[in-house]
Amino acid sequence: MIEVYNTLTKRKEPFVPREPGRVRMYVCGPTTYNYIHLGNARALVVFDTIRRYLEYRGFRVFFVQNFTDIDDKIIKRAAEEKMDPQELALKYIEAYFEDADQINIKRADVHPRVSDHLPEIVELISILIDKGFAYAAEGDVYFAVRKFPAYGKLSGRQLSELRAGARVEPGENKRDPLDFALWKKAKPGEPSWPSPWGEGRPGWHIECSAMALKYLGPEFDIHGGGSDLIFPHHENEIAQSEAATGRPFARYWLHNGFITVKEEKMSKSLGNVFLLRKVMELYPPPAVRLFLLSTHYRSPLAYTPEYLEGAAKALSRLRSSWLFLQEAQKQAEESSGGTEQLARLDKWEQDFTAAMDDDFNTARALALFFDLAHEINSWAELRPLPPAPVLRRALLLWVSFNRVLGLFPERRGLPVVEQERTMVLEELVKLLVEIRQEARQRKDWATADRIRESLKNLGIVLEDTPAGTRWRWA
Ligand SMILES: Nc1ncnc2c1ncn2[C@@H]1O[C@H](COP(=O)(O)OP(=O)(O)OP(=O)(O)O)[C@@H](O)[C@H]1O
Ligand SMILES: [Zn+2]
Repeated sequence: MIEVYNTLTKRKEPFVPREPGRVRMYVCGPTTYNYIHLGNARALVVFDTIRRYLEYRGFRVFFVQNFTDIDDKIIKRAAEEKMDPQELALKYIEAYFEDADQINIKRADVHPRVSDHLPEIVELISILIDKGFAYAAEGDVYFAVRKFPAYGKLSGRQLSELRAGARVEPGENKRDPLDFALWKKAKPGEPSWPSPWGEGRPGWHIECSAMALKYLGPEFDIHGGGSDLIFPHHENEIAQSEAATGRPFARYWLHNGFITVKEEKMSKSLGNVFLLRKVMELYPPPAVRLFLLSTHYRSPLAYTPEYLEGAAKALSRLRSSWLFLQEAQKQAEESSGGTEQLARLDKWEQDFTAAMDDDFNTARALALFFDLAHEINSWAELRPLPPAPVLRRALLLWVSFNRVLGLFPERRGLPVVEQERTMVLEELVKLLVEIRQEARQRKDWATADRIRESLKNLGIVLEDTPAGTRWRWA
């Protein structure tokens, strides 16, 4: 039985999805005005791993993760860069997929974008107005927090406490300082969309409610995000969605802890961010993933280059165990026996499952994966090798542990463990340089030039020197 810590009830609970065998989940995706940083990557890797584990446990998971491509931060950044906001958002959506693919994040079943869901958002706001939970005021629309008595149930905040800290900013037309915007009247020069309340754009919270309701229905299983989203974002999502549908929104609310730098949250506003793509230039993606899963997802995790160095080295233990298993398969005898070893491997799987069942304890699961690799590596010295059934069972375990934790990507159901991708790339360039060299010796200038031109288009420059041809990135 899987147990999850639910922010809504503030305790660990048995995980029981609404529909047996199926899980529907929504995770708040990035606001696309920059490349993702290591903090954003933690949220991605954590929920990707949770999804993978649910699949491993036999659930059919329907996973929705949005892109917030309409937002104040995007508009501001686009103005700074003299770009169209939608173009800027598109650029970072593409960059998101490049980064996420590198770190082996599975694609969501749907990646809805706010800009494609204006009709749904406008409709949801209209429902809230009709039901008396929201009001229009001079082109803005606000949610009337007082009308939703359960407000504060997720974050555990009291209205009185919130009221003390709230104020109405100049230009806002709220009736109560606690109210929050569902629709914001257009400002000159900013992108806007038509609505019954005039030109404007949606607030961030209503965007997620509309997309979650559209793809997952009024009640679904898991809603996730970083713990900075508990208040106000998720509190507001609950208020909007439950006010509109009259039904309980998500059952389980899961929140990951922060990546920290010098004990502060890694965040763009603090200027202490390390971009995921930069970190992946220094360390192989499986090492970055290993780092992000090394601590329980709810605890803070400090970014230290030393840890990543260590993770990159530790991977060699996993690699060698995989390479050994593959080789050993070919030589193994189809003998029977190994009952004791098989029983030990069964126990390994049970321990792994118990660790992940316990609120997705990836730290323990990783330790078990490394122990397994250690055990397998010790077989390399054994003669005779363990019997074939034991090797097969070990290989299957290796594949499923890796599939859950997502360290090494898979091709045709098997992990790609050979070499670093950058090494493969370098070897390929070297090969092309050699072929070009041979072509030149044959005076086949057409082939030689074609290789040079093609590489140049890929950003790789060849330099012919007396000592041979060298290559470098342009
Ligand atoms: N330092 C962090 N550690 C863990 N998760 C984080 C961190 N920073 C952001 N997240 C999570 O990343 C996801 C994407 O969020 P979003 O794109 O809104 O980031 P952001 O809030 O703009 O980042 P920043 O805080 O740097 O401005 C959210 O689930 C958010 O909670
Ligand atoms: Zn959201």
